[in-house]
Amino acid sequence: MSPKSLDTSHGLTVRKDLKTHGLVPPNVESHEIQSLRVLKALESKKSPIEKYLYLSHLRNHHTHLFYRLLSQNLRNFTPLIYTPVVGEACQRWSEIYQQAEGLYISYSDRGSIAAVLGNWPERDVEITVVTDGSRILGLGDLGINGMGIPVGKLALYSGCAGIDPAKTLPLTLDLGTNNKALLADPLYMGSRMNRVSEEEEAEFLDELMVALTTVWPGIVIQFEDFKNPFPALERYQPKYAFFNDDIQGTGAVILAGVINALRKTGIPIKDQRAVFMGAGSAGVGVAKQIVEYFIQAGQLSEEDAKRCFWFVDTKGLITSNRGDKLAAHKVYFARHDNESQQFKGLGEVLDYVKPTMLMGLSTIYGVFTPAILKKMATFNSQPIVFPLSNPSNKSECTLEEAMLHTNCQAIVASGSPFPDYVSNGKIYASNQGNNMYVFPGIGLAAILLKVSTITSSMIYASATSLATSLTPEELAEGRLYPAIERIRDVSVVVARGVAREAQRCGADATEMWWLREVSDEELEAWIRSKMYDPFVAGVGEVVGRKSKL
Ligand SMILES: NC(=O)c1ccc[n+]([C@@H]2O[C@H](COP(=O)([O-])OP(=O)(O)OC[C@H]3O[C@@H](n4cnc5c(N)ncnc54)[C@H](O)[C@@H]3O)[C@@H](O)[C@H]2O)c1
Ligand SMILES: O=C(O)C[C@H](O)C(=O)O
Ligand SMILES: [Mg+2]
Repeated sequence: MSPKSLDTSHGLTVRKDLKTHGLVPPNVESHEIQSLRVLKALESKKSPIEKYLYLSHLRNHHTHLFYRLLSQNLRNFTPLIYTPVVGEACQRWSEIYQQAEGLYISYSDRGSIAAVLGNWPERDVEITVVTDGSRILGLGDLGINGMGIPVGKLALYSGCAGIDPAKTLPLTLDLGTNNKALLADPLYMGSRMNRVSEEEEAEFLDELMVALTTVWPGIVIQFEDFKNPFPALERYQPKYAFFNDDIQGTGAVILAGVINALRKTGIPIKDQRAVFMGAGSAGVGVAKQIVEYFIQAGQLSEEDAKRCFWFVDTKGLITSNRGDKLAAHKVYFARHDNESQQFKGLGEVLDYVKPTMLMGLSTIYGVFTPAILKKMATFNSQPIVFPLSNPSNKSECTLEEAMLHTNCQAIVASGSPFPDYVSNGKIYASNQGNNMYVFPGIGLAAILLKVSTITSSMIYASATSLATSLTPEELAEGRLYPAIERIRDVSVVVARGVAREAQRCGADATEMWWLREVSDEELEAWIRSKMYDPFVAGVGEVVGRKSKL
C-alpha cells in the first residue's frame, strides 16, 4: 500500500474507496491539525540535517501537506530544503540515505538511457533538473551525492511556481567522481571510478538529450551544478527548451538585485566599475547579464559595457596576456588596458579599479576581509557588495561583516540566507539573491507556452520582471528583492515577463496564438489558473475525490 493513501485528511468516502478504512487512525484531520503535528515534530529535531530528512520524508509521503506547509513557511523552510542545509545533505547523501528519490543514470547505461528513463513511475514529466554532481554549490565534486540539488530545486519549482510535483524529474548522472574521499568511502552509492573525460561526457549528454525529449516531448531541461557548463549551454540552448541555471538563472537574479541597487546609489551606469572575485559559470553569467543591461538601459556600446568589469581568479586579475591559457569563458572579460600591471591580490585590484561594486562568486569563505570591505567604503558612500557563494560557509563575507566594516553603508545581497542586521536599533534587511526568484518562473513560462527554446532574451526578461516586482513598501524599506513570502506571486510576474518575450520572439507554441492577444492581467490570471495549488489538491482528497497519488 502506498503511504500516500494513508493521509489522515482523507474522508470516509475516500478511505472506503482506497480500502484504507481502519488502517488510518479514525479522526479525519484538518490541514491545521496536520500542520501542528509537523511543526511540533520539526521543532523537536535537534540538527538541521534531521529537519531536512524529516521534511524529505514528508514530501515523499504527504506531498500536498508538505507543499501547503512550504507555502506557509517559506522563510523558515527554504534554508532547510535548500541552501544552506542541502549542502550538508549532499556532502552526506550516501551516509544519510533513507529513501529512493529521483533517477540516477550511470555511464554504463549509455546506449540504453531511454530505457532507464522508462523506469520513472510517472508518465507525464514536464520538467527535469539534471546534475552530474561535479560542482555542487561551492562544495566541489560530490558525485551522485549531488542528487540533493535536483530534488531541492524541483521542490522549489513546485513550492514557488506551482509546477505539479508529480510532473517533475530530479535526475543525477553517475559519471564517476574525482573526489578521493568519496571513492574510498564504502557507503558511497555511485560508480567507484574517476570521472569520465569531457568528450565521453559530451557524447553521453547528447544521448541523454535525445532520450529525454523522445520519452517526454517538449520537456523543459535545466542543467545545474556542472563544473564546466558552457559547452552544453552552447550546444543545447538552440535545440531544446533548455537553460543552465548557474550561468543564466544566477545572471538574471543578480541583475535584478543590481538594478535595484543602482536605483539606490543613483550613480549612472556609465560610471559603474565592477570587480568580480571568481570567474566561473556564475561570475561570468552574472557579468554577461549586467553587460546586456548596461547596453540596453545605459545605452553603452558592448565594448564600453564590457570595460566596466574586472575579474579576479586564482591567478589574479584576468588579462589577455597573463601568460596562462585562459579558459574560453574567461576570454570575453579579459582586460587589455592594463597588461603591464599583473595584479595578484584582490586588494591590489581594488586599489587600482576603485570599484562601485564587488561581487563574490569564488567559493572562498571570508575572502571579503575587513580590509577589503573597508576599502569599498572609502571608494563609495554606498558600496555594492554581493557575497554570493553558497552555502553559507562558503560566502565571501556575512551580512554582519559587510555592515560592520562599511559603517552600515554597504548595499548587500547574499546567495545563502543571513539574519537581518540590527545596529543602533535600525534594521538592515537581509537580501537573499537566490536563483529561486527566477528559475521557477522561467520554467513555468516555458512549460505553459510549450516553448521550443529558451532564448537569452527570455532570461533577460526574467531579470527585468523580477526587478519590477517589488511593492512600494519593499522599495521604501531598501530591499533589493521581494519578500520571500510573496514568491508565488513573484513567479507569476516573472513567468508573464518570460512568456511575453517568448511570444515576441516566436518561441511559444503557435497553437496558443490567442494568448498573444490577451492583456497582461489576463495572461497572469491564465498562468495562475494552471499552477498546482496544494490547498486545492488537498481539499479534493478530503471531500472525496479519489487521490491520484
Ligand atoms: N544566486 C546564487 O546565490 C548563486 C548562484 C549560482 C552559483 N552560486 C555560487 O557561486 C559560487 C561559484 O559558482 P560557479 O558555478 O561559478 O563555480 P566555478 O567553480 O565555475 O567558479 C569558481 C571560480 O572561483 C575562482 N576561485 C576559486 N578559488 C579562488 C581563489 N582563492 N581566489 C580567487 N578566485 C578563486 C575559480 O578560479 C573560478 O573562476 C558557488 O559557491 C555557487 O554556490 C551562487
Ligand atoms: O541560487 C541557487 O539556487 C544556488 C545556485 O544554483 C548554486 O549553485 O549555488
Ligand atoms: Mg547551482
